Amino acid sequence: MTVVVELKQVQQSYGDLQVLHDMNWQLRAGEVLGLFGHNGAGKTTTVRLILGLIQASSGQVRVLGGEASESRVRQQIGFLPENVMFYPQLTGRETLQHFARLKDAPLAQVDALLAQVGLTAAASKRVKTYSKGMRQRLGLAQALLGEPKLLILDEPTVGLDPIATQELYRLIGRLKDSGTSIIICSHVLPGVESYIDRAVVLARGYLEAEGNLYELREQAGLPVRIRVQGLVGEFKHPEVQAQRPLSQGWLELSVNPAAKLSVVQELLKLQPSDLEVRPPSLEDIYIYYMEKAGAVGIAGVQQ
Ligand SMILES: Nc1ncnc2c1ncn2[C@@H]1O[C@H](COP(=O)(O)OP(=O)(O)OP(=O)(O)O)[C@@H](O)[C@H]1O
Repeated sequence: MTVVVELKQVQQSYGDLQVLHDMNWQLRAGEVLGLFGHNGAGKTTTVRLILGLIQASSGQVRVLGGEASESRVRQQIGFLPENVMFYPQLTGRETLQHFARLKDAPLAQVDALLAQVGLTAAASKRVKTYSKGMRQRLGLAQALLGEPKLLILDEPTVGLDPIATQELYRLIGRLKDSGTSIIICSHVLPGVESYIDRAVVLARGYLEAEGNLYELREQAGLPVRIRVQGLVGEFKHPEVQAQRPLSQGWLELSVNPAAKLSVVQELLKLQPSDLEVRPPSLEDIYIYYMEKAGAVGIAGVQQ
């Protein structure tokens, strides 16, 4: 499988402060990778290295088969910054035409991109009249100018309502299907969970964990939560690590993942009126790794 981004033994310092240590990970072609970590973990620094805006203090950052700083490489990267800024007086179409000129991308792409992000009807309206969701979609269209092979999205859904968030992720899904490789930095973990193939978790400048959701769950060894309602009789099972009553007759059991099926089979014998199985979420996994790294309580990590 082709490697689109590769970090090899990357260290990064600002003056005396080392902010990235021994970074080794890859983004493969056609993948959507989530880059996660607490405030100050090193995500923006990593993105700046991949964009070729800064040079690694040591180690190698390879992007699309070249050095991140090569202009040939930079032309193939689309970037949506967290706070994308536009001229409020320009229309959506004029905005994209402006960025197309800056990027040396064909002006002919502008209307197709506006259609792709669902802004055709608003193309002639001034950006100052756009909602947050429309601005974000315009930002994505800007990032897609020049048909980039690699797309980097920094907090693409901040401030978006749940439907706008879903629309944005569906669009990202379509880009992935068309072969674009994507890195998403986000603190909004429940939203991004179903749209990423793999995650890279940073804490205090170190790579704390890397893998798909199944691998991360397995490595973390977190319990599965089984919720049952209306059990007839008391339930006991050696693989239940903890249990707590919830409202309306529900009971929540924390269970060793390997014993999940056997616990469910035993529960069914007590004729529950309802049952839910909840594997550890990306947020559970994230918190586990932050705790493991001793990063809980430092900026941005909730206790
Ligand atoms: N230009 C700079 N000069 C000095 N220190 C910097 C500079 N940029 C970032 N840092 C420091 O590097 C560390 C990593 O910062 P970075 O912005 O990469 O984190 P982040 O994970 O993107 O955080 P956030 O989620 O808050 O955006 C922090 O300690 C930060 O203070």
